[in-house]
Amino acid sequence: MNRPPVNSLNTEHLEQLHRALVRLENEKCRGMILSSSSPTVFSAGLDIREMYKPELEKARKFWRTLQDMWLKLYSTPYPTVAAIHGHAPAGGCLLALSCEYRVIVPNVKIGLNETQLGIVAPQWFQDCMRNVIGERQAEKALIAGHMFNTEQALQVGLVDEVAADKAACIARAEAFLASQANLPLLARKTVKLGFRNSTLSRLMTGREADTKIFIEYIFQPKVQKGIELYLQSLSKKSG
Ligand SMILES: CCCCCCCCCCCC/C=C/CC(=O)SCCNC(=O)CCNC(=O)[C@H](O)C(C)(C)COP(=O)(O)OP(=O)(O)OC[C@H]1O[C@@H](n2cnc3c(N)ncnc32)[C@H](O)[C@@H]1OP(=O)(O)O
Repeated sequence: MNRPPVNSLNTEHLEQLHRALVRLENEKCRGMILSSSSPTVFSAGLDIREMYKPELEKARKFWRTLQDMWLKLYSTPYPTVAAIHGHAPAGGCLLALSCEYRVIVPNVKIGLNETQLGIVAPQWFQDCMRNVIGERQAEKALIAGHMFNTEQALQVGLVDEVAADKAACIARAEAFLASQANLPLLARKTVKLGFRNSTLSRLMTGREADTKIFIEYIFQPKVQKGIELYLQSLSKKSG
């Protein structure tokens, strides 16, 4: 990902990611490392400006593009690793959770923090967390909107490994891909999709309903007010 300053996910960036995933699949890619050009941020999650006073059709397109990108990422036939050498809140955490393996560096925060922002992580975000860390830990983390530090993320199983720095993180991600290289492709892909099928189907069969929930939710005046205040707090911080 290379969308400075924080790889926030707007419609255009989501489309780029989706196109890249389609191309990798068409080219029979043998593995992907999802990483960031930023030295300190993996991805800041959804671009909050896409949800602030949006036009209805643009908001719908934004959400559908996010769904498209995620459905592709979660179901790739090739192995995927997230090299998390920077913070990964909310949608950034979703990207990492959607890969098959996660390597993180020290001093990083990762989690589905939506509750803390006064918004709600959609069901499929929640499902991804549950699939990785289990029901009990996911429920606790989601209710609190908890951001895990590196050590906590490793302890709870949110990530698989800690590496010292970005170079080591990429090297460990490559090692994971190498460990998968000799597995029969069809068998590997079939097992992966078997594990992920119920989560994928839940969104695929409920896409329109999910979009409707998103639209109705973000167009509420009190939610808009919350988004406005959050945007102000973010830009005050950097100003
Ligand atoms: C189960 C049933 C459910 C029913 C209801 C469901 C309904 C659906 C509801 C809606 C769902 C919404 C889902 C949302 C998921 C998301 O992903 S929301 C996004 C959450 N992201 C964050 O909270 C991260 C915010 N950012 C940060 O914490 C920090 O920026 C950082 C730690 C990532 C990086 O810090 P630092 O390096 O210090 O950079 P900053 O100075 O903070 O930021 C630089 C610059 O970027 C802007 N920015 C940061 N994050 C975002 C973002 N996410 N979107 C847009 N812009 C962002 C920030 O304002 C600064 O801009 P300026 O320089 O001031 O212009």
